[in-house]
Amino acid sequence: MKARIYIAALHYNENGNRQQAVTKTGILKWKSRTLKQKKESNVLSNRRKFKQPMFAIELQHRAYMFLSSTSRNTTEPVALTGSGIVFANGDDWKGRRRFLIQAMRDFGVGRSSLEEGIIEEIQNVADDLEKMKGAEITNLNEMMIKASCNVIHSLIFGYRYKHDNESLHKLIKTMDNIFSGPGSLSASGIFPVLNLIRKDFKDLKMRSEGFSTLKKYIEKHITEHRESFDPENIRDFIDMYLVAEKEESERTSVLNPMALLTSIIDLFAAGTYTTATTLDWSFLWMIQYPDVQKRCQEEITKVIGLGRMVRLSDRRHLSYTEATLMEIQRLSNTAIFALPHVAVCDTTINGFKIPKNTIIIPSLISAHFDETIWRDPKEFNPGRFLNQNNDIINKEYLIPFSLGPRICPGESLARSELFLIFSNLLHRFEFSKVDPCDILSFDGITGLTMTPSPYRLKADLR
Ligand code: HEM
Repeated sequence: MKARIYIAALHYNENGNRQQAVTKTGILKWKSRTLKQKKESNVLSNRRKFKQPMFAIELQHRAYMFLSSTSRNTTEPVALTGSGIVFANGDDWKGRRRFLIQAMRDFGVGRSSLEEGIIEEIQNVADDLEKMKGAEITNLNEMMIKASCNVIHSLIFGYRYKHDNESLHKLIKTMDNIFSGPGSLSASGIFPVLNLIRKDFKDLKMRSEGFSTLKKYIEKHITEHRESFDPENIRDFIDMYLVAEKEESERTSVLNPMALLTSIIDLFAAGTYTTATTLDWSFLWMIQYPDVQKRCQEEITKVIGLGRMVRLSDRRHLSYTEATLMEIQRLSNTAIFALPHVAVCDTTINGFKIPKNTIIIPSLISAHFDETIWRDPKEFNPGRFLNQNNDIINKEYLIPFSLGPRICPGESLARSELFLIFSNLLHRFEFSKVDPCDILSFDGITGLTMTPSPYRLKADLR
């Protein structure tokens, strides 16, 4: 097996000082390890299941010296660094990640309550679209952010907002102020000092204020949960955390009040914009390829009929629609890069020496566009994910959620949201360009996620 991974690497010395800027931007061919290679590396041999050494144990550590400028620009996030999940390491990370996965099982994926919640969001978005009565829509992204933010909100706090609720608007505005801006591979992401040279203090102030507003909002909910906590009625992520916190406190400090606060920030940051942006891309592709949209709609109508909504249990019968979503994720690359990893010991991968403390940012997009893996990789072709019987072929090189020990723990939740929202909206609406002559751009804008350039579309009831 081989896949091409481009890496951008920074190397820090033992004292944490940057030795060189980008030392390597190369193309590596990763091959599955031979038995001989496995024997040579004690560390790797413990992790047989990870096919790509890049994502194996040596690189499961998160590099938190190398935060995106988004986080570097305020003092608060730096203080919070390592206390949640995304930037934690070692036993703290393991314990909190395990807890999150358990909480998602209890309150999320596979639970009818989660599905009902997503269906409610679809209804909200559909109402918003219907109000437009086939007129030009330029804020689809905003509608999707409200929906995905509400899903995370209800998982964590146990309730959701109506889409026209002022508190939801404020929450999203606050998150926009914090998380929008250049991503980790922008010049100011690599050299945060540039922000100071540019004297972009207005931006810094906005982010700093955004963080304290978000912190207060979350703290208020945690306090309310502590006051109304009933061990017989566990309502959501926070309640589960309070139970675990009590059990854990005698043994370890993995789950503690600061970790709860930061984990919640992590979940909003990691789970809102990623899902919303992928949905935003989805409808851009659909108006560019009306024939694909029509085929999805025909499949959905054939399987579901007209009288009900698409459910998760319909997924296995909707292979063309599922394949279309896979192709959208391959080409859209909402997360172009995984988050920064760091080598915990000297290692050599396919001849490339990676010294201890080297920061590795795996490029997911390069795997998705590799012409040695995909035929005509730039072509939009959902059929590449279907076999002759029209069944889904799960291609291991489709890695929008990354790979290995740090793989996105929200994958199942995100995939459920993507499937339900995409298929139900296609079932109900016909999406099209406002003017058939509109030329759409597929050059994304890079930031925390890669978003589509602003576009307009129409949604008519089918
Ligand atoms: C389409 C939607 C999503 C995409 C494309 C996506 C993608 C990713 C990627 C590429 C990573 C980095 C993995 C690495 O460093 O190797 C990641 C990490 C993470 N994601 Fe997601 N994600 C999505 C949705 C979600 C959702 C809904 C949640 C919340 C429940 C979530 C929570 C997280 C967390 C907590 C991490 C850090 C994991 C760790 O450090 O162990 N993500 N995601």
